[in-house]
Amino acid sequence: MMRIETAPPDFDDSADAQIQECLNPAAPKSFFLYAGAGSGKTRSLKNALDGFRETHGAAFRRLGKKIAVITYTNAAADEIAERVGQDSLFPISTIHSFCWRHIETYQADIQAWLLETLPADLADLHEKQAKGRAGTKAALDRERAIASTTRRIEWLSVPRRFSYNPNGDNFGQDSLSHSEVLKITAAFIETKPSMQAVLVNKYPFLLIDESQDTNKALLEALFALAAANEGKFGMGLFGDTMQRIFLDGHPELERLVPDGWAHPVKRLNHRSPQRVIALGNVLRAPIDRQYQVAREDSDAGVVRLFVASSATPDKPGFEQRVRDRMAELCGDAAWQEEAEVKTLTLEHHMAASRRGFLEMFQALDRDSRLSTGLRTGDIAGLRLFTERVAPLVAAARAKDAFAVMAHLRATSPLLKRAAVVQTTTPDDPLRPVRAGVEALLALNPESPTTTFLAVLECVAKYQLFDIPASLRPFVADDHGPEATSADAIIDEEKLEPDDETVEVSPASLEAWRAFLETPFCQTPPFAEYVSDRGPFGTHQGVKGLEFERVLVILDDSDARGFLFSYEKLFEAKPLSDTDRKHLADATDGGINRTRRLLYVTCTRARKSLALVAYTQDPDAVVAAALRNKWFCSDEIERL
Ligand SMILES: Nc1ncnc2c1ncn2[C@@H]1O[C@H](COP(=O)(O)OP(=O)(O)OP(=O)(O)O)[C@@H](O)[C@H]1O
Repeated sequence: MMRIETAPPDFDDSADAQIQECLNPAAPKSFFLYAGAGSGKTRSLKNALDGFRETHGAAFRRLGKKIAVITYTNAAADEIAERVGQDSLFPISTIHSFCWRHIETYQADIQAWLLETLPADLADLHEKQAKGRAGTKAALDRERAIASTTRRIEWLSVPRRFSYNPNGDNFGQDSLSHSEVLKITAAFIETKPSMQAVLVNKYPFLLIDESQDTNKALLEALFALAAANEGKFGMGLFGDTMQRIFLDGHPELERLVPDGWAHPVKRLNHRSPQRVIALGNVLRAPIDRQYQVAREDSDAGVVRLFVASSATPDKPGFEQRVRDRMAELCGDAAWQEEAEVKTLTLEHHMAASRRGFLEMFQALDRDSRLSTGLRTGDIAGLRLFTERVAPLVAAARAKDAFAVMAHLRATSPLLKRAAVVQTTTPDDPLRPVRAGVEALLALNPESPTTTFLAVLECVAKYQLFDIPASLRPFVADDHGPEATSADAIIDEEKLEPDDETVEVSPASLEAWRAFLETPFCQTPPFAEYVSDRGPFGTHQGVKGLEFERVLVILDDSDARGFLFSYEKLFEAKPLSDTDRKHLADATDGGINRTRRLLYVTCTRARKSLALVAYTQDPDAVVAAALRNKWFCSDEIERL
């Protein structure tokens, strides 16, 4: 068993004291708390706010000043609010809603920004169109994107007002996309003294949780703001670059943090038993050599690696045997209960393959810019099917007329336009609705031969739902007023990483085109997966969480993704030249991404941890696990 240092529970208490010193209104100082899994970063954030309220709260309230607390997801914001308690002194928001709140009053400047940016996007599309082969589907898609962007620029020729919903779909020509809101905010923070003054005066402190996933352009703008306002404004970053999951985050966050910032250190892991902490340490060693220590009152813990052939015929059966074996090894009968064990599939393709939505998933996963939205289900183009069409089909199939109408009333422009419809069909105002629903059912949406495209065309033809911008290039212009109006292309999926991306990228058009040719019947299992209602967890879903027993499944044969590869991490498959280059340059490649995912999932375990590696070369996996000192020989089993 690998040895690990232990320390008393108060080992890191000085970090909280250091943060408290930084949060001094008389001399604000920026800090970066960069610490590993389970070290109590969220707890330190709570302690910092509690301590501040006690010492400076009353004075701050009198002056109308606040500490802004920003995080990545609504779930994380809710989690912090629950831990800290609601307090107007500490407004807690997601990064997107924070940004929108601060730019929404700059309507004319937003328009000017778009008018500067869109022509460059358009030029990029034209260039790609000129280089690409004529007559292909991609060329057709680009042509439509060019038309939409041109229309959007024309639409901007008179003063306009813009809207944005941080939590939902941003349909319509006046709405901004998620990525636009972040980019505009970064640009305004950099260039607008009024925006800088508002931020600094209102929030002398800005705390960012999960800062490893914060959009890099925005972080850079905030770093510049902090540098220009030293002594008046302090930023506090909480995070762990080893747990960076969204490709939007800054890959070199630590290097970017200015030297003058405080660097409180937390090395004690309060969550996991010693063996799990030791595994986390060896996994992250090649990245940053941060070694955690265990609490002196912690358990030794149990970790096992089960190695099996990727050709294993009954994988669920194999995993049940693994759980039974873990129950025996840990003396913990709860391992035998599926519900008592958190199974983390890590790689979504694996879940996709097991749950029956692989084709649609793989199609969209071609474009890395869609990957985050795809994994959270948070792309307007997908939500059209998961949240609008699929529930309608389910209610109509169940002959639940009430549910059909309630759903359409809440979501369909057909019913919003009921008054108009009434004048054209006074005898039966609901006739168009019925016709649309009947047409949808007539497509036989449960059949594996019914494509998303067929469903989309039906939705557009009967105007059942608004068509999101990303899908508009695929429906003919005569499909209803939404499509014929001078709508802007505003892609939701540009929540995704690449800042240089034009709003309508050819790659995303190709991905959507491929997606539309896959079966619509894959929607329900996909929707269940992304909503985390299924038995499998996703790595994004579990970040920040902890579970007693964790079962991590590594399986590239199901995964088939190019973003991650366990076979390569476990040296069962040779590295490509690109992999080698990334490793040599210490840049972000598939191997390190895989390593980070493995780190995030393994470090969720509070008691015991099992990994199941399905591989083409079991001997190589075992040899690599031993050589890298991830496991010792009595921790590896081949059932
Ligand atoms: N000082 C402490 N004393 C006792 N328990 C603690 C302490 N700090 C943290 N914990 C516990 O350790 C666990 C991990 O804490 P927390 O979630 O704050 O860590 P984190 O650094 O945000 O984790 P991660 O980065 O892995 O999401 C929680 O169960 C928390 O209650």
